[in-house]
Amino acid sequence: MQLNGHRDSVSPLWKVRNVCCIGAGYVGGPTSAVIASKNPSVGVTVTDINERRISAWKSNRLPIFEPGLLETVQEARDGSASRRPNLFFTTDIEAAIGAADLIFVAVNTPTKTSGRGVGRASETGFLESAIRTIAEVAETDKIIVEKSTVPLGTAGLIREILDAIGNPGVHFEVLSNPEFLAEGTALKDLLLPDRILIGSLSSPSGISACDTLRNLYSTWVPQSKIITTHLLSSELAKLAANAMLGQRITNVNSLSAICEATGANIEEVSNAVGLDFRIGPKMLNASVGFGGSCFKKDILSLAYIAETLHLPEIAAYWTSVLELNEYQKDRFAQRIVRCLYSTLTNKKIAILGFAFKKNTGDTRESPAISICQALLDEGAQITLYDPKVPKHQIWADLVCNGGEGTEENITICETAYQACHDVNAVVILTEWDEFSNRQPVEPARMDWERVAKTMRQPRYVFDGRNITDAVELQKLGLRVEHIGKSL
Ligand SMILES: NC(=O)c1ccc[n+]([C@@H]2O[C@H](COP(=O)([O-])OP(=O)(O)OC[C@H]3O[C@@H](n4cnc5c(N)ncnc54)[C@H](O)[C@@H]3O)[C@@H](O)[C@H]2O)c1
Ligand SMILES: O=c1ccn([C@@H]2O[C@H](COP(=O)(O)OP(=O)(O)O[C@H]3O[C@H](CO)[C@@H](O)[C@H](O)[C@H]3O)[C@@H](O)[C@H]2O)c(=O)[nH]1
Repeated sequence: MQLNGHRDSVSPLWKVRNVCCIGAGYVGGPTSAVIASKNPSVGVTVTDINERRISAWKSNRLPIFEPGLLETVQEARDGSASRRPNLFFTTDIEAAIGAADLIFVAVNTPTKTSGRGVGRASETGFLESAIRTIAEVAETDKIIVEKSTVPLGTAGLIREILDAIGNPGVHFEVLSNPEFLAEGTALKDLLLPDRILIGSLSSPSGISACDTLRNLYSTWVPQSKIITTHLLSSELAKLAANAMLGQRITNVNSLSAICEATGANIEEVSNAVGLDFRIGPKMLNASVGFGGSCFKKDILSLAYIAETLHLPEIAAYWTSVLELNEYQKDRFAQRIVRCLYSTLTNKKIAILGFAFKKNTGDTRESPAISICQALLDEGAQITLYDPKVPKHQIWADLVCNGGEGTEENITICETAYQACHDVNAVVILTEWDEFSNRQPVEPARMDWERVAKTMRQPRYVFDGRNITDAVELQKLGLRVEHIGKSL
């Protein structure tokens, strides 16, 4: 099989009039919106078992925050004088499947919470349930596209399920087409992808299905960026990309500890290292540790796969990346306690940022969760502000799920100023532009002088994202601790 470029189809291409996407989450929603916006003659129906999510997608208060998403959804969903609406949202999964020629499956694949591989393997139950529904409902031929991130070999299992319970008169083709978008930049990543990866069987009908999907992307992605591989390579490449990105951040974070112990500066080190063309400058920012729904889950999954293949050394190698990430979060929390004279009892601490990164309201695996828990555990009073995370989510993460938080020790604030009022320390946990004093753009910038005036001694700023200029903050009488720098 050719690894890149166009392979000649030996079977005719499928006619795609209707596309369905099962799963209306962070991947299914934005991906479907972009496909619909770039293919006005194709109907795209997004479906989900979660009624609240679907009704939010139909409104102008979308269920997720992503810069530029509302405009893209509105363009395709609501139509205009020059285009008919072609993006639809529904909970009628069976009807959406029945009408579709091509079906993306973008359901969640979280880490298993019980059974074999608990805490490590990815849960494919939601995916299997979606596939079973397709098998039961489909009366016409379908291309099924695995969009979710899955364990190696899942496409083969999907084919087995379809063979076992699907209508024998219906032909199914299964493709792997992993998604590489990052939250906060999802629209940009979808519109200008580094690559589109399509894995297929090398049979004539597999190649024909692959080319059919390629055509859907070709309306806006250059051919040179659409690469085709074997199904297994595609599934593994997705896990590998996330594992290597997480490992890269961990490399830098491990060096940040050496910097703090010696006086070297992690920004200078990252910059010098990243200028090597072979290494490159991206994903080299030291931080409180990586978060998000993907890196940890996918590295756990990769390590578990290695273990099941009797490769314990490989499993241990990837697991160590996660251990170091936990260490980085704990190291930061302990540094706060140490600087505040080894006790947080009766101390007030402002937390700026709760999302796992800027430009998203998502808190899945956010480092802020475990760092806040560690501070609460030491007796701190926390005042917390994030511009996009809903209050109920913070509550769920810190209080409801067996955490240390209570209504007495956590206050969720409407502004950064409210959160920072009368506190001993400010802790930056998400790199929102408004917390930076380096931002040249006025409206986004927080007035740190105003904050400094209302703080209590010892007036510490713990910047877990290195977004502040320490010299400027020190001029305001603040003591500053950055990641990977000893000032
Ligand atoms: N979040 C990201 O940035 C990102 C990026 C690339 C890949 N991925 C992968 O994409 C997949 C989806 O991730 P997400 O963040 O969009 O998840 P999500 O939890 O936001 O959305 C998944 C949706 O699928 C729905 N669902 C589950 N089972 C269903 C079923 N049987 N029928 C209909 N709907 C069903 C859920 O109700 C949910 O709304 C995961 O495998 C993830 O690893 C995520
Ligand atoms: O230099 C960096 C870059 C990121 N991070 C942190 O790493 C985490 C993940 O960030 P990022 O990768 O930007 O966001 P995700 O939305 O988790 O996207 C990752 O996970 C997705 C889900 O699989 C993939 O599709 C994307 O390609 C991959 O980047 C966040 O906590 C960031 O703050 C750092 O600490 N330092």
